[in-house]
Amino acid sequence: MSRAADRLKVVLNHLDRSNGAVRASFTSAQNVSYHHPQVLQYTFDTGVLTPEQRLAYEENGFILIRKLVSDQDIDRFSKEFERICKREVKVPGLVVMRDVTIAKSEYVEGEKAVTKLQDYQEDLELFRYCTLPQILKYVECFTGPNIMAMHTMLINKPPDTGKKTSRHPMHQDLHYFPFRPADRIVCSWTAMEKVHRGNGCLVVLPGSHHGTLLEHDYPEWEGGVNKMYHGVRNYDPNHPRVHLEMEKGDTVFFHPLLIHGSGMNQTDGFRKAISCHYASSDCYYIDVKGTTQENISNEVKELAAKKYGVDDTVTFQDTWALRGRLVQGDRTSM
Ligand SMILES: CCCC(=O)SCCNC(=O)CCNC(=O)[C@H](O)C(C)(C)COP(=O)(O)OP(=O)(O)OC[C@H]1O[C@@H](n2cnc3c(N)ncnc32)[C@H](O)[C@@H]1OP(=O)(O)O
Ligand SMILES: Nc1ncnc2c1ncn2[C@@H]1O[C@H](COP(=O)(O)OP(=O)(O)OP(=O)(O)O)[C@@H](O)[C@H]1O
Ligand SMILES: O=C(O)CCC(=O)C(=O)O
Ligand SMILES: [Fe+2]
Ligand SMILES: [Mg+2]
Repeated sequence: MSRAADRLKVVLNHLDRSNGAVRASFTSAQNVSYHHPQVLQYTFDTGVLTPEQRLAYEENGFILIRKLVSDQDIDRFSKEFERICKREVKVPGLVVMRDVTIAKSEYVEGEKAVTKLQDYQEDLELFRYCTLPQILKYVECFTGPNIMAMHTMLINKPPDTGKKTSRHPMHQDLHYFPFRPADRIVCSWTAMEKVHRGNGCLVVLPGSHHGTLLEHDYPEWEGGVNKMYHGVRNYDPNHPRVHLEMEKGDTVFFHPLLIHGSGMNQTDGFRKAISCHYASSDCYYIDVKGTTQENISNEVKELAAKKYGVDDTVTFQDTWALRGRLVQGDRTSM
């Protein structure tokens, strides 16, 4: 067990669990023999997470809540996804992505080819996911009370075509985000059906959120890589990996520095998940020029230029401010 984990255990022993007065007991913990005043840096006490859950997130960088979203809601999201694929609805700003090998193939048409929807914030039905009270209740533990939905995705991992392009390389989501602080950002990812090793569940490196943002680039995969699927350049292959097997409605909340990816889909079904990245509206934008994030920001700007014909007066930050939506509290800064 790491020293940080040991320190946390000490604090846990001092928490008054009978009345849940977590903050008050910090003071007493510090009075005893504490050197590091900011013991729980990743979570807030809102009465939602138990002390054990808070410690788990601090230590691991993720927390899995079983059955958080109802079957009825998920079925509604699936239906809406189908309508979008069949082009029965047109959603402004929506990015429809196809698997790189399928996109190059002449044979596959329509819904089967869609691997991911991105930026569904203008679709009222899908965006309901980002406003579900039971999700926001947890999100608030990480972001605080002012909450923006910054990035929305519905992932429809296709059966692998044999080129392994259905994999998502190991990465940190913060690579894509020009805002900080990282600790006030969280991803909520909900399984829309049973996800397991066979259909490419999430794979996480627990505790990796304690590190810094690493250099990302396209992995050197023979079969090709999807557009913008950057991976961590050098991650420790010996770091323990956890496969997050989940049932329909199970939801994982994870830190934007947590290294994660997903394996190949070896089944013949499409593996569906819906997700939203939230940030505190008190976050601020940063300039990524000269940082490891410059490569992705250039790709995004190039795409925006092609797609919307915008020039470089539109910054990487602007593309985020335009997509972000307030879902709770006040829009203070973002
Ligand atoms: C925390 C966040 C983590 C992440 O978001 S990681 C994933 C980030 N992914 C994205 O941001 C999605 C980016 N994708 C897109 O913007 C679009 O899907 C993309 C790639 C521009 C294609 O869109 P469209 O132009 O509408 O599609 P199209 O069918 O007309 O294809 C145009 C050219 O692009 C190619 N293409 C399509 N899907 C691709 C893919 N998945 N990977 C690589 N290349 C792809 C396609 O073959 C075509 O190429 P060509 O012009 O024929 O040479
Ligand atoms: N060469 C690689 N570079 C970067 N990431 C990789 C590489 N190979 C696999 N990954 C990533 O590692 C994670 C696990 O991939 P993998 O396909 O091995 O999953 P798995 O099938 O669940 O594991 P296993 O093969 O051990 O059963 C995925 O995120 C995958 O994209
Ligand atoms: O659903 C998955 O396979 C993971 C997607 C992911 O991590 C991402 O798009 O950032
Ligand atoms: Fe991710
Ligand atoms: Mg493997």
